[in-house]
Amino acid sequence: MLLEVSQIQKKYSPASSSLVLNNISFQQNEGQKIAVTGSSGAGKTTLLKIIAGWEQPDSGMVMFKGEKVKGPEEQLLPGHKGIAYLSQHFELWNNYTIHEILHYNTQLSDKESSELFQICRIEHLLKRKTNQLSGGERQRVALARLLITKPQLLVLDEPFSNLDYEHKQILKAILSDIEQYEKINFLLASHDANDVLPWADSVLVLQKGTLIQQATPHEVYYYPINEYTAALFGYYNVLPSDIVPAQLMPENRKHSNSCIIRPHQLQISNSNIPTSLQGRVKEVLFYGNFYLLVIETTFAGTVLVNHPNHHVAVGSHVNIEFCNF
Ligand SMILES: Nc1ncnc2c1ncn2[C@@H]1O[C@H](COP(=O)(O)OP(=O)(O)OP(=O)(O)O)[C@@H](O)[C@H]1O
Repeated sequence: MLLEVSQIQKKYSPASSSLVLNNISFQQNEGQKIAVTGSSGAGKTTLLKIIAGWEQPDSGMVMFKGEKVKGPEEQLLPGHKGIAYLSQHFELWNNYTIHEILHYNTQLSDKESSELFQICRIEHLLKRKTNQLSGGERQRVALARLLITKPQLLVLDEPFSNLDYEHKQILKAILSDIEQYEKINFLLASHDANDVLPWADSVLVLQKGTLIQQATPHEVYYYPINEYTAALFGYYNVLPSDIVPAQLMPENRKHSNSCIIRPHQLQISNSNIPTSLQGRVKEVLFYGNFYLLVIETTFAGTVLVNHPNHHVAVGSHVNIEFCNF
């Protein structure tokens, strides 16, 4: 077992009645990529900081490779040598060159360093000073700075949140290279479905400090535990269970009255034969590779349906059917 998080509780203000983290427990196996997601203020950063030893939990324990991760109140220098934490608000020393920053206290040989700098796409930046870098470059240097300590677990807090598309793709390629060459384990917090779903082996969903679902990306996307989780991963509909085909119902919620269905699981019927779901098209919204139809239905309120083209007129009456899966 790489990481074992047991019954973590945290509140920042002793007077406050609400917990920032409420009894969080989960485990991470060697090689498993875990993403922590949740809306703003759900407790992602606090959880990551506690795991990395940068924040003190009120109770509970973090074990890393069988050893307790001590909080800042239990040791002089915060952090754990096997765990590297890249904060959203990382800092780089001012007035030093990148070369100086990355060679201070390094545990790497020259060959290893040069490989790492290549992986992090920063070889061309070594002579510059920290104030001569873009945001994306600063982040890659901060990442390399963590990796020279040879951590076994890299904890990344919203690493993509301030990057444009191009720099996001660069960082994703870097993380994939690091995973292959350095054999590092990852724990990542993000509120963006596009960062979480294609990347993670397991997704932890936090809602107001409580871990409400831990499952594969496929499960959290298609079988979210509640509407909050559904909304984290994109548009959704809540439909009465009696009109939803059995194969689309989550196994453990067969008796529930409603079911979450994604817009691409529905389509407009080509035939005039009435289906169990009918309505009037209210809006046709362009999303690049598809159109989103907003349809006012008779029985299920507003229903969203993906459509490949705009050949559906606003105001027209349509029959909605479930796609074949
Ligand atoms: N140092 C602190 N002192 C007091 N309250 C704090 C502190 N840090 C965080 N909080 C509060 O704890 C809660 C959880 O914050 P946290 O930063 O862990 O959430 P988050 O899910 O990472 O949010 P975001 O996605 O916006 O970064 C929030 O209500 C926040 O206001």
